[in-house]
Amino acid sequence: MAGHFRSQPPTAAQAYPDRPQFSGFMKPCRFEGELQNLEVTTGKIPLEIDGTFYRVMPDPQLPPFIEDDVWFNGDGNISAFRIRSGRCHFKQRYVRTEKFVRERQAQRALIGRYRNKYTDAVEFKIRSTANTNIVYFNGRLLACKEDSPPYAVNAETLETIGLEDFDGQLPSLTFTAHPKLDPVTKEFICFGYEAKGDGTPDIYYFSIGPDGKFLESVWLVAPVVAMIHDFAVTENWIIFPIIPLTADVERMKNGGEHWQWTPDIPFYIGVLPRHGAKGEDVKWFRAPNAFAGHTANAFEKPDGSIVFELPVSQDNVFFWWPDKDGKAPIPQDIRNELSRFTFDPRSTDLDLSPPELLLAEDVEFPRIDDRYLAAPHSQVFLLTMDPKLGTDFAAMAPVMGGGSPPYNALGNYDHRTKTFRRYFPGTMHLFLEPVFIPRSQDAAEGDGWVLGLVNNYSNMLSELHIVDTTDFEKPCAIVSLPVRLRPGLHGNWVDAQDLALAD
Ligand SMILES: C=Cc1ccc(O)c(OC)c1
Ligand SMILES: [Fe+2]
Repeated sequence: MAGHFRSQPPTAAQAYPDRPQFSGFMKPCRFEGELQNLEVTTGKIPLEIDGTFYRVMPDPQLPPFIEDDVWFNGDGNISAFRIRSGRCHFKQRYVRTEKFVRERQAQRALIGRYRNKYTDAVEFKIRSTANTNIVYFNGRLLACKEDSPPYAVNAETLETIGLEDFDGQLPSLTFTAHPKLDPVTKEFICFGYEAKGDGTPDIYYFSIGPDGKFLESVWLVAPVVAMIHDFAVTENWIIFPIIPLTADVERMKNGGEHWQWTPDIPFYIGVLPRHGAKGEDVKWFRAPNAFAGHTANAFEKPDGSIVFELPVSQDNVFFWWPDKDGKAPIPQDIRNELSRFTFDPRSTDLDLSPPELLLAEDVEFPRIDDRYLAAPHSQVFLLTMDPKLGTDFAAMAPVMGGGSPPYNALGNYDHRTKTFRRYFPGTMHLFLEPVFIPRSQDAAEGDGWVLGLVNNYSNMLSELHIVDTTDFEKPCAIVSLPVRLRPGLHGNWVDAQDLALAD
Protein backbone atom coordinates (compact mmCIF):
# COMPACT_ATOMS: atom_id res chain seq x y z
CA MET A 1 0.00 0.00 0.00
CA ALA A 2 1.41 3.34 -1.02
CA GLY A 3 0.88 6.16 1.39
CA HIS A 4 2.19 5.09 4.82
CA PHE A 5 4.53 8.02 4.58
CA ARG A 6 2.70 9.94 1.90
CA SER A 7 4.26 13.37 2.01
CA GLN A 8 2.06 16.40 1.68
CA PRO A 9 3.99 18.74 -0.57
CA PRO A 10 3.66 22.29 0.76
CA THR A 11 3.23 25.09 -1.73
CA ALA A 12 5.49 23.78 -4.44
CA ALA A 13 8.98 25.22 -4.66
CA GLN A 14 9.82 27.10 -7.83
CA ALA A 15 13.58 26.90 -7.41
CA TYR A 16 15.88 23.90 -6.98
CA PRO A 17 17.36 23.13 -3.56
CA ASP A 18 20.71 24.71 -2.71
CA ARG A 19 22.52 21.38 -2.88
CA PRO A 20 25.52 20.22 -4.94
CA GLN A 21 23.36 17.94 -7.11
CA PHE A 22 21.27 20.97 -8.23
CA SER A 23 24.10 23.54 -8.53
CA GLY A 24 26.65 24.71 -11.09
CA PHE A 25 26.89 22.29 -14.02
CA MET A 26 24.42 20.04 -12.18
CA LYS A 27 21.67 22.67 -12.30
CA PRO A 28 18.82 21.12 -14.27
CA CYS A 29 18.95 21.91 -18.00
CA ARG A 30 15.24 21.31 -18.80
CA PHE A 31 15.61 22.51 -22.39
CA GLU A 32 13.60 20.82 -25.15
CA GLY A 33 14.09 21.73 -28.78
CA GLU A 34 16.09 21.48 -31.89
CA LEU A 35 19.24 23.03 -33.31
CA GLN A 36 20.34 22.57 -36.91
CA ASN A 37 24.00 22.76 -37.95
CA LEU A 38 25.84 22.90 -34.67
CA GLU A 39 29.15 24.74 -34.87
CA VAL A 40 32.16 22.60 -35.67
CA THR A 41 34.79 24.64 -33.84
CA THR A 42 37.81 22.35 -34.25
CA GLY A 43 38.68 20.02 -37.12
CA LYS A 44 36.11 18.40 -39.38
CA ILE A 45 33.51 15.71 -38.81
CA PRO A 46 34.59 12.76 -41.00
CA LEU A 47 32.25 12.39 -43.98
CA GLU A 48 32.03 8.62 -43.41
CA ILE A 49 30.21 9.07 -40.09
CA ASP A 50 26.48 8.61 -40.66
CA GLY A 51 24.20 7.92 -37.74
CA THR A 52 22.88 9.26 -34.45
CA PHE A 53 24.37 9.51 -30.99
CA TYR A 54 21.59 9.22 -28.42
CA ARG A 55 22.14 9.92 -24.72
CA VAL A 56 19.90 10.52 -21.74
CA MET A 57 20.34 12.62 -18.60
CA PRO A 58 18.40 12.73 -15.35
CA ASP A 59 16.99 16.27 -15.50
CA PRO A 60 14.19 17.08 -12.99
CA GLN A 61 11.58 19.19 -14.78
CA LEU A 62 10.36 20.51 -11.41
CA PRO A 63 12.01 21.01 -8.02
CA PRO A 64 11.62 17.87 -5.88
CA PHE A 65 9.86 18.01 -2.54
CA ILE A 66 12.47 15.58 -1.18
CA GLU A 67 15.01 18.15 -0.02
CA ASP A 68 18.17 16.11 -0.68
CA ASP A 69 16.79 14.20 -3.66
CA VAL A 70 19.48 12.14 -5.40
CA TRP A 71 20.79 12.93 -8.88
CA PHE A 72 19.45 9.56 -10.15
CA ASN A 73 15.82 10.63 -9.57
CA GLY A 74 15.52 13.30 -12.29
CA ASP A 75 13.27 13.01 -15.36
CA GLY A 76 14.90 11.42 -18.42
CA ASN A 77 15.69 14.04 -21.06
CA ILE A 78 17.00 12.54 -24.31
CA SER A 79 19.54 14.24 -26.57
CA ALA A 80 20.02 13.10 -30.17
CA PHE A 81 23.01 14.18 -32.29
CA ARG A 82 22.34 13.32 -35.93
CA ILE A 83 25.66 13.27 -37.79
CA ARG A 84 25.71 13.17 -41.56
CA SER A 85 27.73 14.70 -44.42
CA GLY A 86 30.14 16.33 -41.98
CA ARG A 87 27.32 18.11 -40.16
CA CYS A 88 25.67 17.65 -36.79
CA HIS A 89 22.06 18.45 -35.90
CA PHE A 90 20.66 18.29 -32.39
CA LYS A 91 17.31 17.48 -30.80
CA GLN A 92 16.33 17.15 -27.18
CA ARG A 93 13.07 15.98 -25.65
CA TYR A 94 11.85 14.64 -22.32
CA VAL A 95 10.33 11.18 -22.14
CA ARG A 96 6.62 11.55 -21.35
CA THR A 97 6.55 9.13 -18.43
CA GLU A 98 3.50 8.88 -16.19
CA LYS A 99 5.53 10.86 -13.62
CA PHE A 100 6.46 13.58 -16.10
CA VAL A 101 2.93 14.02 -17.46
CA ARG A 102 1.21 14.11 -14.07
CA GLU A 103 3.77 16.44 -12.51
CA ARG A 104 3.57 18.81 -15.48
CA GLN A 105 -0.19 18.92 -15.06
CA ALA A 106 0.06 19.49 -11.30
CA GLN A 107 2.96 21.95 -11.82
CA ARG A 108 4.81 20.42 -8.92
CA ALA A 109 6.72 17.28 -7.97
CA LEU A 110 4.48 14.40 -6.95
CA ILE A 111 7.04 11.63 -6.72
CA GLY A 112 8.96 11.12 -3.50
CA ARG A 113 12.27 9.48 -2.72
CA TYR A 114 14.24 7.38 -5.26
CA ARG A 115 12.50 3.99 -5.63
CA ASN A 116 10.37 4.55 -2.51
CA LYS A 117 6.68 4.64 -3.45
CA TYR A 118 5.73 5.07 0.21
CA THR A 119 6.97 8.66 0.06
CA ASP A 120 4.96 9.68 -3.03
CA ALA A 121 2.30 12.39 -2.92
CA VAL A 122 0.01 10.38 -5.22
CA GLU A 123 -0.17 6.73 -6.22
CA PHE A 124 1.66 5.94 -9.48
CA LYS A 125 1.17 2.89 -11.67
CA ILE A 126 4.69 3.33 -13.09
CA ARG A 127 7.37 5.27 -11.23
CA SER A 128 9.93 5.20 -14.06
CA THR A 129 11.92 8.35 -14.73
CA ALA A 130 13.28 6.76 -17.97
CA ASN A 131 16.61 8.44 -17.20
CA THR A 132 19.40 5.85 -17.33
CA ASN A 133 19.95 4.52 -20.84
CA ILE A 134 18.54 4.92 -24.32
CA VAL A 135 18.83 1.77 -26.43
CA TYR A 136 17.76 1.08 -30.01
CA PHE A 137 15.88 -2.16 -30.72
CA ASN A 138 13.58 -3.13 -33.59
CA GLY A 139 13.08 0.37 -34.93
CA ARG A 140 12.41 2.10 -31.62
CA LEU A 141 14.36 3.65 -28.83
CA LEU A 142 13.86 2.24 -25.36
CA ALA A 143 14.26 4.76 -22.55
CA CYS A 144 15.25 2.62 -19.58
CA LYS A 145 15.06 2.87 -15.80
CA GLU A 146 15.77 -0.36 -13.96
CA ASP A 147 12.69 -0.08 -11.67
CA SER A 148 10.13 -0.35 -14.51
CA PRO A 149 9.53 -1.54 -18.07
CA PRO A 150 11.09 0.78 -20.67
CA TYR A 151 9.30 3.58 -22.50
CA ALA A 152 9.35 3.33 -26.30
CA VAL A 153 10.42 6.53 -28.06
CA ASN A 154 10.33 7.51 -31.74
CA ALA A 155 13.95 7.54 -32.93
CA GLU A 156 13.45 10.46 -35.27
CA THR A 157 11.13 12.82 -33.39
CA LEU A 158 11.95 11.68 -29.82
CA GLU A 159 8.21 11.58 -29.17
CA THR A 160 7.16 9.09 -26.52
CA ILE A 161 5.20 6.16 -27.94
CA GLY A 162 4.34 4.61 -24.58
CA LEU A 163 5.29 1.99 -22.04
CA GLU A 164 6.82 -1.03 -23.80
CA ASP A 165 5.52 -4.47 -22.82
CA PHE A 166 6.77 -6.26 -25.96
CA ASP A 167 3.27 -7.09 -27.22
CA GLY A 168 2.23 -8.29 -23.79
CA GLN A 169 5.10 -10.77 -23.48
CA LEU A 170 6.87 -9.06 -20.52
CA PRO A 171 5.83 -10.67 -17.21
CA SER A 172 8.43 -8.79 -15.15
CA LEU A 173 7.69 -5.48 -13.38
CA THR A 174 11.22 -4.31 -14.14
CA PHE A 175 13.68 -4.18 -17.04
CA THR A 176 17.40 -3.46 -16.89
CA ALA A 177 18.92 -0.23 -18.18
CA HIS A 178 21.68 -2.38 -19.78
CA PRO A 179 20.12 -4.82 -22.26
CA LYS A 180 22.59 -6.29 -24.81
CA LEU A 181 22.26 -6.96 -28.52
CA ASP A 182 24.12 -10.09 -29.63
CA PRO A 183 26.01 -9.05 -32.79
CA VAL A 184 25.94 -12.63 -34.16
CA THR A 185 22.47 -13.99 -33.31
CA LYS A 186 20.85 -10.49 -33.20
CA GLU A 187 19.10 -11.58 -30.00
CA PHE A 188 18.22 -8.79 -27.58
CA ILE A 189 19.26 -10.10 -24.16
CA CYS A 190 17.53 -8.65 -21.12
CA PHE A 191 16.65 -9.11 -17.47
CA GLY A 192 14.79 -7.45 -14.65
CA TYR A 193 15.55 -7.68 -10.92
CA GLU A 194 13.21 -7.02 -7.99
CA ALA A 195 11.09 -8.30 -10.81
CA LYS A 196 8.02 -9.11 -8.70
CA GLY A 197 8.13 -5.77 -6.86
CA ASP A 198 10.11 -3.91 -4.21
CA GLY A 199 12.00 -6.22 -1.88
CA THR A 200 11.55 -9.38 -3.99
CA PRO A 201 14.66 -11.47 -4.79
CA ASP A 202 13.24 -12.52 -8.16
CA ILE A 203 15.13 -12.06 -11.39
CA TYR A 204 13.61 -12.52 -14.82
CA TYR A 205 16.03 -13.35 -17.66
CA PHE A 206 14.79 -13.32 -21.23
CA SER A 207 15.83 -12.77 -24.82
CA ILE A 208 13.94 -11.43 -27.81
CA GLY A 209 14.50 -12.45 -31.42
CA PRO A 210 14.71 -9.96 -34.27
CA ASP A 211 11.06 -10.80 -34.99
CA GLY A 212 10.06 -9.49 -31.55
CA LYS A 213 9.21 -12.95 -30.13
CA PHE A 214 10.54 -13.98 -26.71
CA LEU A 215 13.06 -16.85 -26.98
CA GLU A 216 14.59 -17.52 -23.57
CA SER A 217 12.39 -16.91 -20.51
CA VAL A 218 13.63 -17.87 -17.03
CA TRP A 219 12.65 -16.88 -13.50
CA LEU A 220 15.42 -17.24 -10.92
CA VAL A 221 16.10 -16.13 -7.37
CA ALA A 222 18.98 -14.01 -6.06
CA PRO A 223 20.71 -14.81 -2.73
CA VAL A 224 20.14 -11.20 -1.53
CA VAL A 225 17.80 -8.38 -2.56
CA ALA A 226 20.38 -6.00 -3.92
CA MET A 227 21.12 -3.89 -6.97
CA ILE A 228 21.89 -5.65 -10.28
CA HIS A 229 22.60 -2.65 -12.44
CA ASP A 230 24.37 -4.25 -15.41
CA PHE A 231 25.18 -7.79 -16.54
CA ALA A 232 27.28 -9.67 -19.09
CA VAL A 233 26.79 -12.31 -21.74
CA THR A 234 29.03 -14.99 -23.26
CA GLU A 235 28.19 -17.51 -25.96
CA ASN A 236 26.79 -19.94 -23.39
CA TRP A 237 26.36 -18.05 -20.12
CA ILE A 238 24.58 -15.09 -18.57
CA ILE A 239 26.44 -13.34 -15.73
CA PHE A 240 24.70 -11.29 -13.02
CA PRO A 241 26.99 -9.18 -10.79
CA ILE A 242 25.16 -8.08 -7.62
CA ILE A 243 26.26 -4.74 -6.20
CA PRO A 244 26.21 -5.01 -2.37
CA LEU A 245 23.56 -2.30 -2.00
CA THR A 246 20.64 -4.03 -0.30
CA ALA A 247 16.94 -3.16 -0.24
CA ASP A 248 14.63 -3.26 2.79
CA VAL A 249 10.90 -2.62 2.45
CA GLU A 250 10.47 -1.84 6.18
CA ARG A 251 13.05 0.93 5.89
CA MET A 252 11.20 2.23 2.84
CA LYS A 253 7.86 2.20 4.67
CA ASN A 254 9.50 4.32 7.35
CA GLY A 255 10.34 6.90 4.70
CA GLY A 256 13.97 5.78 4.29
CA GLU A 257 16.12 4.87 1.32
CA HIS A 258 15.60 1.92 -0.99
CA TRP A 259 19.34 1.11 -0.86
CA GLN A 260 21.89 0.66 1.90
CA TRP A 261 25.56 -0.15 1.37
CA THR A 262 26.28 -3.59 2.91
CA PRO A 263 30.03 -4.18 3.31
CA ASP A 264 29.68 -7.55 5.10
CA ILE A 265 28.18 -9.58 2.24
CA PRO A 266 30.11 -11.04 -0.71
CA PHE A 267 30.12 -9.57 -4.16
CA TYR A 268 27.86 -12.25 -5.71
CA ILE A 269 28.28 -13.20 -9.35
CA GLY A 270 25.44 -15.30 -10.71
CA VAL A 271 26.05 -17.60 -13.66
CA LEU A 272 23.10 -19.05 -15.60
CA PRO A 273 23.19 -21.14 -18.79
CA ARG A 274 22.18 -18.80 -21.58
CA HIS A 275 20.06 -21.33 -23.49
CA GLY A 276 17.23 -23.49 -22.19
CA ALA A 277 17.98 -22.87 -18.50
CA LYS A 278 15.74 -23.48 -15.53
CA GLY A 279 15.87 -21.09 -12.57
CA GLU A 280 17.56 -23.76 -10.40
CA ASP A 281 20.50 -23.90 -12.82
CA VAL A 282 21.89 -20.59 -11.56
CA LYS A 283 25.10 -20.73 -9.51
CA TRP A 284 26.00 -17.86 -7.21
CA PHE A 285 29.76 -17.41 -7.02
CA ARG A 286 31.14 -15.29 -4.18
CA ALA A 287 33.96 -12.77 -4.56
CA PRO A 288 35.24 -10.45 -1.82
CA ASN A 289 32.90 -7.53 -1.11
CA ALA A 290 33.33 -4.83 -3.75
CA PHE A 291 31.34 -2.41 -5.85
CA ALA A 292 31.21 -3.46 -9.50
CA GLY A 293 28.56 -1.66 -11.49
CA HIS A 294 29.31 -1.48 -15.21
CA THR A 295 30.64 -4.39 -17.20
CA ALA A 296 33.06 -4.12 -20.13
CA ASN A 297 32.46 -7.58 -21.62
CA ALA A 298 32.65 -11.30 -20.92
CA PHE A 299 33.66 -14.25 -23.08
CA GLU A 300 34.69 -17.90 -22.88
CA LYS A 301 38.22 -19.20 -23.23
CA PRO A 302 38.84 -22.41 -25.25
CA ASP A 303 38.97 -24.39 -21.96
CA GLY A 304 35.44 -23.24 -21.12
CA SER A 305 36.34 -20.79 -18.38
CA ILE A 306 34.69 -17.38 -18.29
CA VAL A 307 36.60 -14.10 -18.50
CA PHE A 308 34.53 -11.30 -16.98
CA GLU A 309 35.94 -7.78 -17.29
CA LEU A 310 34.72 -4.73 -15.40
CA PRO A 311 35.83 -1.77 -13.27
CA VAL A 312 35.86 -2.70 -9.56
CA SER A 313 35.90 -0.41 -6.54
CA GLN A 314 36.63 -1.31 -2.91
CA ASP A 315 34.31 1.52 -1.84
CA ASN A 316 30.65 2.37 -2.21
CA VAL A 317 30.57 4.31 -5.49
CA PHE A 318 26.99 5.44 -4.69
CA PHE A 319 28.21 7.38 -1.62
CA TRP A 320 24.78 9.02 -1.19
CA TRP A 321 23.42 5.62 -0.01
CA PRO A 322 25.54 4.98 3.11
CA ASP A 323 25.83 1.83 5.22
CA LYS A 324 23.71 1.07 8.29
CA ASP A 325 25.88 3.33 10.44
CA GLY A 326 25.59 6.21 8.00
CA LYS A 327 29.15 5.68 6.81
CA ALA A 328 30.07 6.59 3.22
CA PRO A 329 33.33 7.33 1.45
CA ILE A 330 34.42 10.85 0.51
CA PRO A 331 33.61 11.07 -3.24
CA GLN A 332 37.18 12.09 -4.18
CA ASP A 333 38.53 8.93 -2.53
CA ILE A 334 36.47 6.52 -4.66
CA ARG A 335 38.50 4.65 -7.25
CA ASN A 336 37.44 2.03 -9.82
CA GLU A 337 40.05 -0.20 -11.44
CA LEU A 338 39.65 -2.25 -14.62
CA SER A 339 39.73 -5.89 -13.50
CA ARG A 340 39.17 -9.40 -14.76
CA PHE A 341 37.62 -12.40 -13.05
CA THR A 342 38.57 -15.68 -14.72
CA PHE A 343 36.71 -18.74 -13.41
CA ASP A 344 35.20 -22.05 -14.39
CA PRO A 345 31.37 -21.83 -14.50
CA ARG A 346 31.20 -25.63 -13.93
CA SER A 347 33.20 -25.46 -10.70
CA THR A 348 31.59 -26.63 -7.45
CA ASP A 349 33.86 -24.34 -5.44
CA LEU A 350 31.86 -21.11 -5.47
CA ASP A 351 34.43 -18.89 -3.76
CA LEU A 352 36.33 -16.63 -6.14
CA SER A 353 39.64 -14.91 -5.51
CA PRO A 354 39.91 -11.14 -5.94
CA PRO A 355 40.07 -10.25 -9.64
CA GLU A 356 43.24 -9.59 -11.63
CA LEU A 357 44.03 -5.87 -11.94
CA LEU A 358 44.54 -4.84 -15.57
CA LEU A 359 45.31 -1.15 -15.44
CA ALA A 360 46.47 1.13 -12.64
CA GLU A 361 44.07 3.95 -13.52
CA ASP A 362 40.84 5.25 -11.99
CA VAL A 363 38.25 4.38 -14.65
CA GLU A 364 34.51 4.14 -15.39
CA PHE A 365 32.12 3.67 -18.32
CA PRO A 366 34.04 0.97 -20.21
CA ARG A 367 32.90 0.50 -23.82
CA ILE A 368 34.02 -2.09 -26.31
CA ASP A 369 33.59 -2.33 -30.05
CA ASP A 370 30.06 -3.74 -29.79
CA ARG A 371 30.73 -6.15 -32.67
CA TYR A 372 32.83 -8.09 -30.09
CA LEU A 373 30.14 -8.47 -27.42
CA ALA A 374 30.36 -11.96 -25.88
CA ALA A 375 33.60 -12.63 -27.84
CA PRO A 376 37.27 -12.15 -26.87
CA HIS A 377 37.88 -8.41 -27.25
CA SER A 378 41.16 -6.56 -27.15
CA GLN A 379 40.03 -2.93 -27.23
CA VAL A 380 38.39 -1.07 -24.34
CA PHE A 381 37.48 2.62 -24.38
CA LEU A 382 36.74 4.22 -21.04
CA LEU A 383 36.86 7.39 -18.97
CA THR A 384 39.77 8.03 -16.65
CA MET A 385 40.53 10.43 -13.83
CA ASP A 386 44.08 11.49 -13.18
CA PRO A 387 44.51 14.81 -11.35
CA LYS A 388 48.09 15.00 -12.65
CA LEU A 389 46.84 15.68 -16.19
CA GLY A 390 46.39 19.33 -15.24
CA THR A 391 42.64 19.82 -14.82
CA ASP A 392 42.11 23.16 -13.05
CA PHE A 393 39.95 21.84 -10.22
CA ALA A 394 40.39 25.06 -8.20
CA ALA A 395 38.82 27.10 -10.99
CA MET A 396 36.10 24.51 -11.59
CA ALA A 397 35.16 23.93 -7.95
CA PRO A 398 32.65 26.81 -7.61
CA VAL A 399 30.65 25.59 -10.64
CA MET A 400 31.18 21.82 -10.44
CA GLY A 401 28.09 20.86 -8.47
CA GLY A 402 28.09 17.28 -7.18
CA GLY A 403 26.81 13.76 -7.64
CA SER A 404 28.15 12.91 -11.07
CA PRO A 405 31.69 11.51 -10.77
CA PRO A 406 34.28 13.64 -12.61
CA TYR A 407 36.46 12.03 -15.32
CA ASN A 408 39.02 14.22 -17.06
CA ALA A 409 40.17 12.10 -20.01
CA LEU A 410 39.22 9.41 -22.50
CA GLY A 411 41.32 6.25 -22.45
CA ASN A 412 41.93 3.27 -24.71
CA TYR A 413 43.42 0.06 -23.36
CA ASP A 414 44.68 -2.61 -25.76
CA HIS A 415 44.76 -6.05 -24.13
CA ARG A 416 46.91 -7.51 -26.89
CA THR A 417 49.77 -5.01 -26.60
CA LYS A 418 48.97 -4.04 -22.99
CA THR A 419 49.28 -0.40 -23.95
CA PHE A 420 47.21 2.54 -22.78
CA ARG A 421 46.51 5.74 -24.71
CA ARG A 422 44.75 8.85 -23.54
CA TYR A 423 42.99 11.91 -24.96
CA PHE A 424 42.89 14.88 -22.58
CA PRO A 425 40.26 17.41 -23.74
CA GLY A 426 41.48 20.44 -21.76
CA THR A 427 42.09 21.83 -18.28
CA MET A 428 38.48 23.01 -17.78
CA HIS A 429 36.81 19.97 -19.34
CA LEU A 430 35.24 16.75 -18.06
CA PHE A 431 34.31 13.74 -20.17
CA LEU A 432 31.03 11.81 -20.13
CA GLU A 433 30.45 8.23 -21.31
CA PRO A 434 31.93 7.61 -24.79
CA VAL A 435 30.61 5.50 -27.67
CA PHE A 436 32.63 3.69 -30.33
CA ILE A 437 31.79 4.04 -34.04
CA PRO A 438 33.39 1.43 -36.37
CA ARG A 439 35.01 2.96 -39.48
CA SER A 440 33.04 0.53 -41.63
CA GLN A 441 31.16 -2.73 -41.13
CA ASP A 442 34.25 -4.82 -41.83
CA ALA A 443 36.81 -2.54 -40.11
CA ALA A 444 39.26 -4.15 -37.69
CA GLU A 445 38.32 -4.23 -34.01
CA GLY A 446 38.51 -0.73 -32.55
CA ASP A 447 39.24 0.97 -35.88
CA GLY A 448 37.01 4.02 -36.17
CA TRP A 449 36.09 6.88 -33.89
CA VAL A 450 35.25 7.44 -30.28
CA LEU A 451 32.70 10.13 -29.59
CA GLY A 452 31.62 11.59 -26.28
CA LEU A 453 30.01 14.57 -24.64
CA VAL A 454 32.51 16.88 -22.95
CA ASN A 455 31.43 19.54 -20.49
CA ASN A 456 33.39 22.80 -20.62
CA TYR A 457 33.50 24.48 -17.20
CA SER A 458 35.06 27.69 -18.53
CA ASN A 459 32.04 28.69 -20.66
CA MET A 460 29.51 26.35 -18.95
CA LEU A 461 28.53 24.82 -22.29
CA SER A 462 28.67 21.30 -23.68
CA GLU A 463 30.69 19.97 -26.60
CA LEU A 464 30.91 16.76 -28.57
CA HIS A 465 34.47 15.51 -29.05
CA ILE A 466 35.31 13.00 -31.79
CA VAL A 467 38.64 11.14 -31.71
CA ASP A 468 40.00 9.00 -34.54
CA THR A 469 41.36 5.76 -33.07
CA THR A 470 44.36 5.92 -35.44
CA ASP A 471 45.37 9.27 -33.87
CA PHE A 472 44.00 8.98 -30.36
CA GLU A 473 45.77 11.77 -28.48
CA LYS A 474 44.06 14.67 -30.22
CA PRO A 475 40.51 15.56 -31.33
CA CYS A 476 39.47 14.87 -34.89
CA ALA A 477 36.49 17.25 -34.46
CA ILE A 478 34.87 19.31 -31.73
CA VAL A 479 31.20 20.25 -32.08
CA SER A 480 30.12 23.10 -29.79
CA LEU A 481 26.63 23.48 -28.37
CA PRO A 482 25.13 26.80 -27.31
CA VAL A 483 23.56 25.04 -24.30
CA ARG A 484 24.71 23.26 -21.15
CA LEU A 485 23.75 19.59 -20.92
CA ARG A 486 23.68 18.13 -17.45
CA PRO A 487 25.94 15.14 -16.82
CA GLY A 488 24.02 11.97 -17.62
CA LEU A 489 24.64 8.23 -17.56
CA HIS A 490 24.42 6.37 -20.81
CA GLY A 491 24.11 6.70 -24.55
CA ASN A 492 24.56 4.70 -27.72
CA TRP A 493 25.55 5.14 -31.32
CA VAL A 494 23.03 4.00 -33.93
CA ASP A 495 24.39 3.76 -37.44
CA ALA A 496 22.20 5.16 -40.24
CA GLN A 497 22.01 1.74 -41.90
CA ASP A 498 20.28 0.41 -38.79
CA LEU A 499 18.11 3.45 -38.32
CA ALA A 500 14.84 3.84 -40.17
CA LEU A 501 14.80 7.65 -40.30
CA ALA A 502 13.11 9.94 -42.77
CA ASP A 503 15.81 12.34 -43.97
C1 LIG B 1 24.90 4.28 -12.94
C2 LIG B 1 24.00 3.60 -12.36
C3 LIG B 1 22.61 3.83 -12.08
C4 LIG B 1 21.97 2.89 -11.31
C5 LIG B 1 20.63 3.03 -10.99
C6 LIG B 1 19.93 4.15 -11.42
O1 LIG B 1 18.62 4.33 -11.09
C7 LIG B 1 20.57 5.11 -12.19
O2 LIG B 1 19.77 6.18 -12.54
C8 LIG B 1 20.26 7.19 -13.35
C9 LIG B 1 21.90 4.95 -12.53
FE1 LIG C 1 24.61 2.11 -16.00
